[in-house]
Amino acid sequence: MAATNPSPIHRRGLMLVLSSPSGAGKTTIARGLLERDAGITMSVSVTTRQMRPGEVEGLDYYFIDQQRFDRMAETGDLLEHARVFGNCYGTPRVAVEDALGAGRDVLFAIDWQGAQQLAQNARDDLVSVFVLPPSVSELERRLRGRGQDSEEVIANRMAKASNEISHWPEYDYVIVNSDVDESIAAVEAILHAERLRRRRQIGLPEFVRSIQDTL
Ligand SMILES: Nc1nc2c(ncn2[C@@H]2O[C@H](COP(=O)(O)OP(=O)(O)O)[C@@H](O)[C@H]2O)c(=O)[nH]1
Ligand SMILES: Nc1ncnc2c1ncn2[C@@H]1O[C@H](COP(=O)(O)OP(=O)(O)O)[C@@H](O)[C@H]1O
Repeated sequence: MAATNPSPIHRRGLMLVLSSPSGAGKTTIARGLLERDAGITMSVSVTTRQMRPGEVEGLDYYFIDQQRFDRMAETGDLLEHARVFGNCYGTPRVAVEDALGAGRDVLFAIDWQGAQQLAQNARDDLVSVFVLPPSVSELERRLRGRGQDSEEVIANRMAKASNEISHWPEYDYVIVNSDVDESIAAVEAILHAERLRRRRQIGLPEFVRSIQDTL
């Protein structure tokens, strides 16, 4: 069989952000997408919040103390950071830059403040998806069903849901997470389409010219 030429078109990596009120399902959708798509890497955030039962250091978060967090923020080691539900969260810069530099896409499950900061610095590389719950009662059921937070924590998250949801118009895409498989498929479709954006295809003008030159 004849060897095929390597594609002359390369792709610029993109940053795919998922935001939602707590419990709507962004972590579940992110995990599903990571299983199905080998080209995307999860950005693992640092946080000062306590580890939940079942969470894994370095997989769900890097759990760090306030002093270390403040130092990372001061020295520019965080691409964005914010205070959410009384704790600090941030995106380590190096891991994201390394992944993008290696031609990979990066997935973020962060809040609206983080999405705004990424948009300020790299709007062209950002694709943002807001995940809504199908109803308020289902949101509460999911928060409770996760079985990892106290009543006080759940009440606090429900109280903050309205504020998080108010940012939905700032996002490129909005999905209602009713059926989890459908939601994962929807985000997968967004990712596939966004990869084909003209500006992300490096070498496209040269490729088209080479075709035109031989016509
Ligand atoms: N800005 C920002 N928000 C984050 C980051 N990591 C997590 N968050 C947000 O912090 C909030 C609380 O996250 P978490 O404590 O894991 O609770 P969960 O969303 O209910 O699973 C969620 O809205 C996350 O999207 C981050 O690195 N930066
Ligand atoms: N479409 C869905 N239908 C039913 N349960 C869901 C769905 N999506 C997520 N869940 C469940 O809801 C809970 C909260 O989901 P999670 O992904 O942790 O939310 P978030 O990361 O937005 O806080 C988890 O127990 C998860 O299994």
